[in-house]
Amino acid sequence: MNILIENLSKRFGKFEVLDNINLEIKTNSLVALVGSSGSGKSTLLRIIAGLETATEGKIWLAGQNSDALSIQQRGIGFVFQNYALFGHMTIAENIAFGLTLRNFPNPRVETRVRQLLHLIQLEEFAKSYPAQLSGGQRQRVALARALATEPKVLLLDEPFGALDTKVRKELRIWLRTLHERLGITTLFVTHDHREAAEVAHEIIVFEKGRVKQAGKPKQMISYLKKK
Ligand SMILES: Nc1ncnc2c1ncn2[C@@H]1O[C@H](COP(=O)(O)OP(=O)(O)OP(=O)(O)O)[C@@H](O)[C@H]1O
Repeated sequence: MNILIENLSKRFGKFEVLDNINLEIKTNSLVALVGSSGSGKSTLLRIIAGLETATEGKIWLAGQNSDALSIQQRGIGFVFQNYALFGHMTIAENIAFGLTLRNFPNPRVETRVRQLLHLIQLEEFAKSYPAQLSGGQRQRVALARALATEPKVLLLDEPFGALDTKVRKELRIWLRTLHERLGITTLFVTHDHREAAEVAHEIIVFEKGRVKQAGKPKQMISYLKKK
């Protein structure tokens, strides 16, 4: 799904968090949002997901004005840095959560959960609980849970932020491979320039609520090195 962001601004009181953002996120692309803390990256993701409303401007999702779409109708999967899994539910139940909520028939839920467990290579953990998994494994489950309802867009807000360097590196390769397989339009926020350059097709740099730079990783390397 293609995302078009048009003259988008967001103010909290007098504070301008996003200032006239214009962006196009192409279908099937994998785009990284980087920028200092407080530059508005998470707010933009939350507005796209429908968790927050813009003060001005529009977002078009596959050509449809997002104002007319509920959170469910947007077809968006979301993963946060600390998107805690439900501790009292097994891994399979966590993945099934969105499907059960939408009253999907049981056999369909079971098939989908099996496919997703295979995709994240955690089949043997179906009946385990989140506390029995490592941080990296838990984030893979969070991603599977976001993918369960077959979203057309994935929004990842610092998905690997809480993990150590080695696990982060493994997961970023995994994310890139997963994206090549599934081709879902993906926007992910990261503080880590190297991570952005390694994973994304395009990098967008935010500064004080504005788009400071945007381009392919190769074009951005010298700019990011100066940061
Ligand atoms: N609900 C809110 N009410 C008031 N101010 C808010 C609200 N949400 C965010 N802000 C402010 O908006 C600014 C941008 O926040 P945002 O989380 O979008 O930045 P960010 O670039 O994602 O930062 P980080 O990388 O630290 O997560 C911050 O100064 C934050 O305090």
